[in-house]
Amino acid sequence: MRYLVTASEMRRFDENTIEKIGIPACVLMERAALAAAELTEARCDGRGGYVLVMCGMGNNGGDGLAVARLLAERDFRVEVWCVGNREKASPQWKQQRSILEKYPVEFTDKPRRGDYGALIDALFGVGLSREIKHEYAEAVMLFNSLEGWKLALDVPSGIHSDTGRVMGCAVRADETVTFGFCKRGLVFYPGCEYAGEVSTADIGISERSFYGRKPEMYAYDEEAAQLLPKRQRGGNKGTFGKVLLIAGSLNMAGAAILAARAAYRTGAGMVKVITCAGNRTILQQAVPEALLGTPNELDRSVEWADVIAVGPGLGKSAEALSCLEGVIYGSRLPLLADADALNLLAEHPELRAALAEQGAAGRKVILTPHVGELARLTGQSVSACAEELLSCGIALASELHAVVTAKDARTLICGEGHDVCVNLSGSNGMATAGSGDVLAGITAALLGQGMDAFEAAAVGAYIHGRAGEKAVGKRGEYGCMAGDLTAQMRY
Ligand SMILES: NC(=O)C1=CN([C@@H]2O[C@H](COP(=O)(O)OP(=O)(O)OC[C@H]3O[C@@H](n4cnc5c(N)ncnc54)[C@H](OP(=O)(O)O)[C@@H]3O)[C@@H](O)[C@H]2O)[C@@H](O)CC1
Ligand SMILES: [K+]
Repeated sequence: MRYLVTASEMRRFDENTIEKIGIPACVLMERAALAAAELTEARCDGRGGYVLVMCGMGNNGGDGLAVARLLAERDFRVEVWCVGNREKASPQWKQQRSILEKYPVEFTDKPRRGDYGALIDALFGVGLSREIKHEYAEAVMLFNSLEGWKLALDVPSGIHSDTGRVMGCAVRADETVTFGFCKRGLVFYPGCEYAGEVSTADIGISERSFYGRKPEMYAYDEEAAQLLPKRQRGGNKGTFGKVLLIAGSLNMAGAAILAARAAYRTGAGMVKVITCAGNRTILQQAVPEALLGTPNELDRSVEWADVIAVGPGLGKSAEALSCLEGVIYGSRLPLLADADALNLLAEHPELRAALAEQGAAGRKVILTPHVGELARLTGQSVSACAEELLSCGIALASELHAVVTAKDARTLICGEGHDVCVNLSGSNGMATAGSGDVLAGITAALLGQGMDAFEAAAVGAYIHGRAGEKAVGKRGEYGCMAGDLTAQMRY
């Protein structure tokens, strides 16, 4: 698990480390600089090449000055380019600047070389507070135009460290070494594209600095797969979760097929698909393992199930609405609502209110909207939802007392009283029709095996992304289809 922090959280952890624990600020800066210097040396072919260090006037610039000194010690030919008004320099910057006087580095007003082995960006870090303009914007453009391997310290200058937005313009780095904890802006788009490869350096700011207030966002790495429910040795198909899937209107059988396959591939013991009669033959052929039923068997099927997933390819017909009413009013089973079930919820406030009441009373509910569905549910524009995915996801989760998997280039899992989990697995080759149906099937299967709703949503998103990465590895970004995802699932 990896924490993802905001600038203000990072400042709090910095301060706690310095003031409460007692590690001097200059020690932290020295460790940050050492990590960056070692990375630079490892990337440059031997010592002795030219290195440019672009420094601002804050502590990010201070880091840069310290890196310049350490690289000069390692026989690099270092040019230091300070941008900004010296009168505004931070105390640590001034200290580093005065130490640097004693080292053989060259100060420049404008870099001119065409053969830098490395270019280090230390203009702004987490202290960037507004759009970059004038001399700073010119510096960023010039820096970007120079040839050579580029390393950003902490955050590429110009990237908002909380959101990943470009504040006017930003440095395009090959690598970013971030200090202490990974900043949120390094995983969100477009920040992650500007950051290049990100590594997190331990500079002495640890979990000890939380003092009871840990970061509010995290991401799973490989360990998510370890959180899958243990398979009991003496279990049978009835003990591994009976998933009732209400999906697939006429001509939309594919959504039901993908979700059913994904549920089976995630360990569900049995999957029953309630779908329109016209889909029967194709479903039987495509997923012979699935049980089939029609909407008029809903009540009996609900009694049989451990979990209900409703929505993929469902449409918004009167029959679809009646199915949704049936699983809301007629059951308290864990429920996953996706696709058209979400669109119907957006249009029927009475259903939404009932679901909210059930969520407050403890029903496990997961909603899996993409930004378009989220816009319908929150009454905001699609672009506003995309910009504010985090606050929209949290607001919906609180309103419905549910877990919300807010799907976009970076999917967020939001739940009442939970920290936000960001899914970092996946590939843009997965942005293809049916991918969401696969996620619904995976998540429902995990819910059906007794997982907590938030963990089911978080682990489900991770597994889905991993399957996508493997499918893209095999088929390529263009060639990957949703059906390839279920084929690649192996747990
Ligand atoms: N605490 C520690 O000991 C440690 C800190 N560490 C390092 O410190 C970094 C944070 O340092 P920081 O807080 O000084 O902020 P930083 O990113 O240098 O920027 C502030 C400067 O930028 C300026 N400025 C802002 N926006 C601007 C704009 N658009 N256009 C123009 N100017 C703008 C702002 O000026 P002002 O707003 O006052 O006019 C101020 O001068 C952090 O990322 C990490 O690298 C590590 O060494 C670990 C230990
Ligand atoms: K930087």
